[in-house]
Amino acid sequence: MEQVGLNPYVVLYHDVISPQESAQLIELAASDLKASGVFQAKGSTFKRLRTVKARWIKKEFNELTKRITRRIRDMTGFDLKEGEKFQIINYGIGGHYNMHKDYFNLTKIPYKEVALAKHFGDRIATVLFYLSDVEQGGATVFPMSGYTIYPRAGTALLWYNLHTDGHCDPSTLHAACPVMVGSKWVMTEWIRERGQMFIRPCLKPSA
Ligand SMILES: O=C(O)CCC(=O)C(=O)O
Ligand SMILES: [Fe+2]
Repeated sequence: MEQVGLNPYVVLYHDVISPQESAQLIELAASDLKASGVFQAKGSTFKRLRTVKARWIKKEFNELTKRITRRIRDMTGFDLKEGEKFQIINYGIGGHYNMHKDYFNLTKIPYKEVALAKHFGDRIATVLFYLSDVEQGGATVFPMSGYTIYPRAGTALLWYNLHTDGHCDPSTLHAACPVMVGSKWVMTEWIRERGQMFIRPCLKPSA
């Protein structure tokens, strides 16, 4: 495990997915990729905020996805029962994801849209697996803290989107830089708040 920084908390886990596992996940997704949007209050859009293709895959899909689910639990300590499906994402040349935060901020989204988060809470943490190297470009960047993470197949990036008191942490703002040469494959797991109350107890922010 390698610490990228503490503010926000971002760490790397090296060699957590084998080349065979990455290849299997890519193959699985490649068979059914769709242009993917971004959650916005009025639903998904296909604006140029995010120019990627993606496939959602249930954690129980097969032995491999079940094994990776167990591995995320071992790595992070989080309970994944109420988490989201995995999303496998492919960025081609120029593929990128504009600056954004992964949390919804439940105090801000309109009541009607709350269903998305009502049962499972907000996205407490994100795990991003790099399934491929990228020849040039494609870094994940956190501009407020100056972190730059270059994709390396087999590595996973973890960060907390919320403070321990449950408030959103705006310093988790991040983006995926455009791929210049090559192709980028990642798999994301957005971990929800529900089920984590004893794992990451609610604490007052440190003064
Ligand atoms: O691909 C990346 O480097 C970042 C992806 C991301 O931020 C997301 O899927 O929420
Ligand atoms: Fe993100």
